[in-house]
Amino acid sequence: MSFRLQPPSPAVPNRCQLFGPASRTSLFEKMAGSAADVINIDLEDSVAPSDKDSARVNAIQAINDVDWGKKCLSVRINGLDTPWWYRDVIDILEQAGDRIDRIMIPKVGCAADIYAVDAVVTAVERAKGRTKPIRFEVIIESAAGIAHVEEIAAASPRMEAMSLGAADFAASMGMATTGIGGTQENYYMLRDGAKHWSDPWHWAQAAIVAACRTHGVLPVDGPFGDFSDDEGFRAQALRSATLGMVGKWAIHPKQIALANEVFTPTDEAVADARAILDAMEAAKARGEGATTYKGKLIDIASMKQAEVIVKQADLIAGN
Ligand SMILES: CC(=O)SCCNC(=O)CCNC(=O)[C@H](O)C(C)(C)COP(=O)(O)OP(=O)(O)OC[C@H]1O[C@@H](n2cnc3c(N)ncnc32)[C@H](O)[C@@H]1OP(=O)(O)O
Ligand SMILES: O=CC(=O)O
Ligand SMILES: [Mg+2]
Repeated sequence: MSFRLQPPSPAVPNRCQLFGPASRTSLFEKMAGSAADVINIDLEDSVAPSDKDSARVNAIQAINDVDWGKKCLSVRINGLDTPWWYRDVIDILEQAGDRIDRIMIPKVGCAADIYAVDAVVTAVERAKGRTKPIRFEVIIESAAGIAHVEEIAAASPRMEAMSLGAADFAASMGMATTGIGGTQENYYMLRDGAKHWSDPWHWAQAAIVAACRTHGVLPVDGPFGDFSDDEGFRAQALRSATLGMVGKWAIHPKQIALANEVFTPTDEAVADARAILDAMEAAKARGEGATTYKGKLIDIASMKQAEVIVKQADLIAGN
């Protein structure tokens, strides 16, 4: 047990992050009108190299002109191994107004990557007199990223969210798959001749959740490529939510409702959580630290578990 208290995660709804290429301007209004909590305008891998400059111009125009309502608005810049990223940061911060909330940094490999972007962002914010500090979200999607995940989560006070990017992660790790997230055909255990599929993303997700929770950052599950497979998406999202992640990307509008559903605690879960809190208050009044609820042990740790669910429900309800 540490004497240091775990910092709270940012109290912002983050159930679904909807992506769209900045080169496809016809999507912006649709993204703004969607039910996603977070919008990620992409300058990176969904934009062809020949379109990088025009996509950046489109993104700036969209930040300034589209009515994004109450959504969290984020732009995914290009990776630090490209010639485009510094211009992404500078042009966006010099030319886009305060409506932008976050910059998403892809393919981070170490804390110094965040430091480098932070230095540029801080300089432009000061030069331009920007009063709303940009927040950072990052993608863990490389061997180096997962190896250094904790120092990355701790790298800057701007850090707000961290996603697992299954596609680039698989490539960087040399995984034998072209699938983006979800069940992988060859990742199974065999017992009595029957296959039991396991989850190859689990360990990386758990490492991300631990790093994020240690440093008060929101852990998020990334893309699920097969947008025709609703049940596959739901199963992946349910596993992520069970592990402590707060949301998941949507790379197609079909996935938004699924993500919102999975990452919104059910009425039943909230009622149970509130009943546990009530039962524990009653136990405390009797001078007991432990009691039973529906025939099972509950104690002070159960209150903390219940509070996770109640807080998430209140956050989404806007309380
Ligand atoms: C590995 C990673 O890095 S993932 C993150 C980066 N990738 C992305 O950002 C990709 C985001 N997604 C897309 O670009 C597209 O959804 C694609 C290419 C996958 C499919 O596009 P389409 O073939 O146009 O999809 P589809 O025809 O099924 O679209 C149905 C409707 O949803 C709209 N739509 C499609 N994608 C999006 C989106 N991302 N946001 C909002 N609306 C969208 C279409 O415009 C269409 O609208 P309409 O009914 O008014 O005509
Ligand atoms: O950027 C996302 C990924 O899966 O790669
Ligand atoms: Mg990627």
